[in-house]
Amino acid sequence: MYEEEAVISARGLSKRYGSVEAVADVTFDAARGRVVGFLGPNGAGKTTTLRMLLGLVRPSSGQARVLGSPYRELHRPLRRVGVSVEADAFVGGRTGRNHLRCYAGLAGCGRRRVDELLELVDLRGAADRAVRGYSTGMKRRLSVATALLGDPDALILDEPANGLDPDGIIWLRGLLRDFAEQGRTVLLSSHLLDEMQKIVDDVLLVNRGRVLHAGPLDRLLGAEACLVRSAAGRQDAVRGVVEAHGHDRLPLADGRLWVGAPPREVRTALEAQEDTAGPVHVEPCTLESEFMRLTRNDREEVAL
Ligand SMILES: Nc1ncnc2c1ncn2[C@@H]1O[C@H](COP(=O)(O)OP(=O)(O)OP(=O)(O)O)[C@@H](O)[C@H]1O
Repeated sequence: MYEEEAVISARGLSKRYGSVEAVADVTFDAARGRVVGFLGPNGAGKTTTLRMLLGLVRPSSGQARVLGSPYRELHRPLRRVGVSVEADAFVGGRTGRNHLRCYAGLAGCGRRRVDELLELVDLRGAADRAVRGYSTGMKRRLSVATALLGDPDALILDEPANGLDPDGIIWLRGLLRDFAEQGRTVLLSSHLLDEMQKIVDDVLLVNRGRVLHAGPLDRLLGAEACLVRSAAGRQDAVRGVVEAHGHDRLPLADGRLWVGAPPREVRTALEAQEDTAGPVHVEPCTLESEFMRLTRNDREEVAL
């Protein structure tokens, strides 16, 4: 991430609720033209951080800036930053179209823009129904449409993919990629790691309020490491071979072994010991495996 191009940034951002350190010293930049995935286990501090970025929660210390200013100081904020943080919070009796028209007034745009967005998020057919009758996925689409109303330079979205069906997820991926390719910026939180691996350029990974990784996805996945899947009952033997080669290692919850060495090297070592280790499948690391490894490492003192 490039500080000089930062569109959304935090410096030493912290929030304490009594004895709970919800967010602790979070520093990152989301640059122009990037999709940044904000990831972390439940209770890691993502929503609190997003709320501080939007001026909805006062930080205990540190600073949050959007397009160079605190969010609350932005002139016509809906035209600068599109926001979806409480995607289910609608006035239930209002229709989708009327909901967008209300926000269009605030964003300073007209009815034509509302129609354009209803089309874009595929809600034209349901536009005149009350939002209380919308499915979860339809509410997400309406929330994304609301965020896009002012044609903003940046989007801040809290779990926008939740409740979307597979077609909806593919649609969201295309929409966010196009948005970033126009030189704009997206910061989105999600627990859908496979999907995030397809969408994001950068990863901000937090656990217990602290940053574990802030930077390109490529850098997170490009480390000299791999995953080893072995036959049932052979895990200890595989671990023994890896240990004998002096590589860092960590068992993941799904039975695979993370190994801190290049795949080819690990495959050669294990194939040479096939009598003991059995057949193995050596795979590249994924966002999910790095998430499991880094958050587990952070949670427990695991001896590598
Ligand atoms: N208003 C509050 N009062 C007290 N504690 C809070 C408050 N808001 C958040 N917390 C605590 O701060 C921590 C971080 O919560 P937060 O909602 O930011 O996590 P999250 O990463 O968004 O989690 P999830 O993935 O479950 O949505 C949690 O321990 C939570 O209980």
